[in-house]
Amino acid sequence: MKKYDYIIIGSGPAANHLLFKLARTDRTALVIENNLWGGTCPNTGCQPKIFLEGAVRPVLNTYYLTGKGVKAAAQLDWRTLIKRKKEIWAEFRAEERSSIESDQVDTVFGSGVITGPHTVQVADQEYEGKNIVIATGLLPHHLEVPGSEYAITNDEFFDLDELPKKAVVIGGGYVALELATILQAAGSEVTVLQHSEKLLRPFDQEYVEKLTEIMEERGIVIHLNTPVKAIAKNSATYEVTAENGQKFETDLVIDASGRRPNVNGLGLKKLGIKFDPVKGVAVNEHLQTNVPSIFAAGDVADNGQMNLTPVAWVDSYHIYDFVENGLTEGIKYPAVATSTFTYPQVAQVGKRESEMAEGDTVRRMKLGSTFAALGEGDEEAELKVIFNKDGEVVGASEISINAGEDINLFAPLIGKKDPAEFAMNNLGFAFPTLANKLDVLFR
Ligand SMILES: Cc1cc2nc3c(=O)[nH]c(=O)nc-3n(C[C@H](O)[C@H](O)[C@H](O)COP(=O)(O)OP(=O)(O)OC[C@H]3O[C@@H](n4cnc5c(N)ncnc54)[C@H](O)[C@@H]3O)c2cc1C
Ligand SMILES: NC(=O)c1ccc[n+]([C@@H]2O[C@H](COP(=O)([O-])OP(=O)(O)OC[C@H]3O[C@@H](n4cnc5c(N)ncnc54)[C@H](O)[C@@H]3O)[C@@H](O)[C@H]2O)c1
Repeated sequence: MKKYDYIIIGSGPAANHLLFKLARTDRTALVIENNLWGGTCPNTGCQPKIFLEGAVRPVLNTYYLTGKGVKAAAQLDWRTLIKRKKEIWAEFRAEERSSIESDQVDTVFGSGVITGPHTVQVADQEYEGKNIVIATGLLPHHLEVPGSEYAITNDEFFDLDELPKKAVVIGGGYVALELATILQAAGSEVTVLQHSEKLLRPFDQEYVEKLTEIMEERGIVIHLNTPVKAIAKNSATYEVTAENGQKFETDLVIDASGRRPNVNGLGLKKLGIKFDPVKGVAVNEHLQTNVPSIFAAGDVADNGQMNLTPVAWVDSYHIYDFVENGLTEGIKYPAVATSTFTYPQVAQVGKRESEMAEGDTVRRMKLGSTFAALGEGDEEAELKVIFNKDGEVVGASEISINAGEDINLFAPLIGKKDPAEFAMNNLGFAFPTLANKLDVLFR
C-alpha cells in the first residue's frame, strides 16, 4: 500500500493552499479528486463568475452613463464571451492537475472513501496517510419539488452557449443575485424567486434593499416570499409554479437555493465521524474531527465561518502549522471581507450596523457625491464604518460599484486602535482613491 504524509480528499482551495505550504518541506501528499481539478472556485464558482463580471461591468457602467456624456450602452455578445471563457478554461484545466503534481505530490482521479483513521480507498486501491484531510466542499442543493431536474445550477451556468430570452433564478443569496446580474446585463429577462422575505442575509440590509431597488429599476423582477411548488417542461419552455399560484414561463431555470456539505459516500458514518448534513463535518479548534488523524477544511468543515475561498485557505494553513509546527493555539480567523459581485456591489467586513453593541457608533460617508462616483455614474455609493466605544474600527459595509475592492482597506483596520492616526500616517495613498478619504472619515 502506498504511504503518504497527507491524503487530501478534494482538490479545491482548501487543498491547494496546504500543498503550497507542504512544497516547502519534504512531506508527501496524495490529492484525490472525483470531478474538476481545482474545485468549485476556479471551475464553477468565483473565477468564471469574475471573468463574466469583467464584461458585465462596462455594459452596466455605460448603461448608467448613457446621456451623461456616453452615447450608448455597450452590449454583451454572449456567444463570443462564453466561447472565450471555454477557450481560457480548456487551457487552465489542462494545466491545473499537472501544476500540483511533483515529486512529493501524487494525484488520483476518483472518489475517496475513508476506510480507517489512516486509510482511504479509491476504486479498488487503498492508500495510507499519516493525516487525512476532508476538503470536499459543498454541492448545490436541489429543490425538493416536482420537476427540479429541469433546473440547472452554477455547475452548468458558466458553459451556457445560448443566452436564454427569459430566465427564472430561484434563491436570494450570493449565487442567485450574481447570476441574475450577469444574465440581465447580457439581455435576458430575469425573474428572481426568493422563498423568504430577505435577500443576501449576511449583508447590511439597508444596502441590500438599495441594491434590490437598483436591480429592479434595471428590469430584474424580484419576488420575495415566493416559494416554488413545481417546475414543468412545455415543448420549448419551462413553467415555474409558485406556492401562491403564480406561474412563470421561462427558457431557463436556475436553482440557486443554496449549497450543502459534500459528506455523502465518504465513509463518515461507518467510522463514526460526526457531521451535520447542513453545517458540515464537526471539527475542534485545530480542525480535527473526532478521529484525531482526520481533519476537515474549507466549505465542508463546520468551522463557524462563511463558506468563502479565503476561509478555506486559513483552514489549510492552520492544519499545516498544527501538524508541522506543533502550534498549540486554536485557529484564529482574520476579519474576512466579503462582497457580492452584483452591480453595484455590497461588501462588508466585521460587524454590521444591526450587530452593534452598546457604545458602538456608526459613521457614514456618502461616496456617491465624490467626483469619482459622479464620473462613474455611481451616485448611490455609500460607506458605513462602525466603531466601538474605544474608537476601534469593528466593522464596515459599503454599497458601490467598487465595494469589493474598497472593503479590503477596512479588513486590516478591524480591531485597530486610532484609525485616524493610521489614516494620517498613510497620506501617501494614491489620490484620488477611497483610501485617501479615510483621513476625512476617521477624523
Ligand atoms: C457560483 C459561486 C461563486 C462563488 N464566488 C465566490 C467568491 O467570489 N468569493 C469567495 O470567496 N468564494 C466564492 N465562492 C465560494 C468558493 O467557491 C468556496 O468557498 C471554495 O471553493 C471552497 O473551497 P473548498 O476547497 O473547501 O471546496 P471546493 O472548491 O468545493 O472543492 C472541493 C472538491 O472536492 C471534490 N470532492 C468532493 N467529494 C470527493 C470525493 N469523495 N473524492 C474526491 N473528491 C471529492 C469536489 O469535486 C471538489 O473539486 C463561490 C461559490 C460559487 C458556487
Ligand atoms: N461573492 C462571493 O463571495 C460568493 C458568491 C457565491 C457564493 N459564495 C459562497 O457560496 C455559498 C453558497 O451560495 P448560495 O447563493 O448557493 O447560497 P446562500 O445560502 O447564500 O443562498 C441561498 C439562497 O436560497 C434561498 N433558499 C433556500 N431555500 C430555498 C427554497 N426552497 N426556495 C427558494 N429559495 C430558497 C435562501 O433563502 C438564500 O437566499 C455562499 O453562502 C457563499 O459563502 C460566495
